[in-house]
Amino acid sequence: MLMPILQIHSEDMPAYAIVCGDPARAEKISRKLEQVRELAFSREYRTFVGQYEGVQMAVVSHGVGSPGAAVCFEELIRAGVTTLIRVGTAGSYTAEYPAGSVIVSTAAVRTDGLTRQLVPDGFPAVADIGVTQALIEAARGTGGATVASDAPTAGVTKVGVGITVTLDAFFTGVEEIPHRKYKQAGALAAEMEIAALYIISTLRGARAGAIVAIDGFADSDLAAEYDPHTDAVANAVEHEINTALQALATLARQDQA
Ligand SMILES: O=P(O)(O)O[C@H]1O[C@H](CO)[C@@H](O)[C@H]1O
Ligand SMILES: O=c1cc[nH]c(=O)[nH]1
Repeated sequence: MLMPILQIHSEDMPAYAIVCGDPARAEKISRKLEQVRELAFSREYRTFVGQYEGVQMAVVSHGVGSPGAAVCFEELIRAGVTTLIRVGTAGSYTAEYPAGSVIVSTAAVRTDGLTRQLVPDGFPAVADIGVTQALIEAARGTGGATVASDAPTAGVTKVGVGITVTLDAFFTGVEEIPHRKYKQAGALAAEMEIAALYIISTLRGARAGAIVAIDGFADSDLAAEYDPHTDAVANAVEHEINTALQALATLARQDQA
């Protein structure tokens, strides 16, 4: 069956998928796969399939923002994907995790508009516990610091685990973006799609997790300070890609056992 927006056929889709915002990041991840094929590049959605450690998986870009990403998650699940890991970037809420760190998201605050049109307000956006465990173990085993309080070292990615916030707005308007209260409540970072991924996966019976590379501080003036193109961020993105690939391969092996 052809998925009308992603322009992929369900017959070509494996059960495991990595999703990310940037089509260029999807291409970068695909270069780590064997027997890789590009299936489609439709709108912002670029889809590759290939093998990692013998496990057939897809890598798909979902663009920026929850409504567009939701279309991607829905069509992937309809096409037969049952396990999804988002490999994203996010702004940090804490000096403990500066640019160059990675954070595994256990749950997402729903400050987006999309999920309000899918489920009632109090319904939680939570990661799958098995996917999260696989991500944490892979993140700490592939070069990451082993405890969250470790001081960052050049070339070593610091690994945090906790709640992330999903926003719709990236640049500030005249309204205050609610960073302060979520930061005060203990959220670690802000990005733009994880709540949609968790809610849609829960609704459709798929399992999902997410890891983000920190590219600065979310509550700084992003119009002036946002720079996701530093060596520290590139190092963290490389780390989270390897982490997600490893986690999916582990999950696939567990599923087969
Ligand atoms: O790097 P990606 O995966 O796109 O994630 C983050 O970066 C984008 C904002 O620049 C948003 O999509 C946000 O969630
Ligand atoms: O949504 C995002 C993504 C990266 N960095 C941020 O500060 N916010």
